[in-house]
Amino acid sequence: AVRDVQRKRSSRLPPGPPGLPLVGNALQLPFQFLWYRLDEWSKQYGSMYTIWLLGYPFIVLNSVDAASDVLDRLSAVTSDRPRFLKGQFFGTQHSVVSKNNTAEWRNQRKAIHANLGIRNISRFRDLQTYDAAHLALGLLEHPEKPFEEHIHRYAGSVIFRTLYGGDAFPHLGEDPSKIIEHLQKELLHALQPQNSVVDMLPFLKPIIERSKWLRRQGDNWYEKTTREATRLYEGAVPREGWWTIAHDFETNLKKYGMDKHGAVWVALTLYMAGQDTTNTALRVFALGILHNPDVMKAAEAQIDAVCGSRPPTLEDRENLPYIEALVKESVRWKPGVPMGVMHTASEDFEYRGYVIPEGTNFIDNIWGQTRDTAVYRDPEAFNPSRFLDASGKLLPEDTRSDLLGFGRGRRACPGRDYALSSLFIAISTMIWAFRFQWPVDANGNRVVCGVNEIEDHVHVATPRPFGVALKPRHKRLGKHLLGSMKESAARLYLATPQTGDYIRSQKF
Ligand code: HEM
Repeated sequence: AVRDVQRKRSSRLPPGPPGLPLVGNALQLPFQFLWYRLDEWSKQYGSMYTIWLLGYPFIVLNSVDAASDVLDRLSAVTSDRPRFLKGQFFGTQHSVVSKNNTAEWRNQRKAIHANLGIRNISRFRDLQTYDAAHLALGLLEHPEKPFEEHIHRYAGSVIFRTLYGGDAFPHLGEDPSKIIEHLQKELLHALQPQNSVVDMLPFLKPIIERSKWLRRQGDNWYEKTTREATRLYEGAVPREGWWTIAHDFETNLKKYGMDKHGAVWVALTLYMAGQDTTNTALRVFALGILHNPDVMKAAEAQIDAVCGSRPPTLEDRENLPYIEALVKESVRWKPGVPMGVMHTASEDFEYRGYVIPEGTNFIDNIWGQTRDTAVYRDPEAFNPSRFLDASGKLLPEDTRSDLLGFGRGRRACPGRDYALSSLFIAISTMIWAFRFQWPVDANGNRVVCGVNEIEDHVHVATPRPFGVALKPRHKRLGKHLLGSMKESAARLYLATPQTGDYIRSQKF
């Protein structure tokens, strides 16, 4: 306690809410929806303030300026990750998300970039277009299945096939992405601070390390997960001629400076990081247009003018700026990862007269930043036009604020451009295919989900499941969608002739 008081007194960190000796602010943090509390505190303590947890400082970055300065501009010294002890018992140090800014991490980022960088994602275009038409076909043919299940399958299928190959996830039956999602939820649940005694009371580490039964939970998870990830990786490489990411990693292990275990874990991490986030952004999109019919109509009008009676493709992207803006707004309005992923200082540095010591953690409060009125007028409104000029063209990208939902600096999401194209093609295809409406109950009343009905899924915040009534906007819609799937499959086939068997095995 004495050391704690001394540390705080001698600190030249930005001030923040007063806490108690030893525990600091720990008891003031809610178990859920922490991002709202952090945003509220910023009204009192400013856009950059410190909270203390058991003697450790966490700087909250709540405005676009502060986050951009600290995490983008000073990225060379703010790109490590915190070391959560319980996470290490679970083997999270094997994941690219948890590694510090080391040569190993940089190699893994290069390998990801070689596949998912903006110039390298074009090889997945036809796969994404195919899956988007497949999603719309599922929505048409299986209206009895909840909307959120359809988009969940799409988000899983598209990233799964990009990584490991295989057929599009079927509309019915068990959702194949549930296994990994289940493992991920188990991990996130175990690592919540309130479930992690060792992170709340780090002096327990030596006892816990020696206590086999306490470690067993982590070891079991790590073994189960590595087994499943290896099965997927090995299953992908020799079987499919399709140039999956797993195939690319395996072929280029040496070039990327990775070993097989590293590649297995990078692929798994891409799956875990990409599935639920894409799924959430699609839910946010649907919630946004259902509450804003004017936005839906503007989107329909642009798609109809450009595509007419054929489904959109990714080649249409530059002619559909309103849809591009709609995607950006879906990532901004209710950010799926509301507090980003924590960064940590790798050395001491000074900023705005404060002295920030090595080891300080930063909470990138994306939620607060997307409500920064210095940047976003009327931030609670779902308004894609904020990204357009008066003539409807996309404004030049403001790199500090346009896509801040994907994090910042050297750690910024490496799946960003791939995610944006998965979102673009799914959103444009659904808008082309259907008029979105609220369902009505037996009394003829609309069954509405409120804009603030968000659930806290530990790292991801998502609107609660809600019903959507979809009205087809084209005659013979199913035939058009099947046609689009056939075209994309044929293009995939031409682009990668060695994949003949795989493509021929696709069912239309
Ligand atoms: C709408 C979709 C997505 C959102 C909102 C999102 C958001 C984020 C955020 C906030 C971070 C933390 C960045 C930071 O530390 O500053 C992150 C990291 C990451 N994301 Fe995404 N992401 C999305 C989709 C994807 C996809 C599709 C992939 C892979 C295919 C992916 C892979 C990753 C990885 C590997 C990291 C860790 C990077 C590192 O620590 O070096 N994400 N993402």
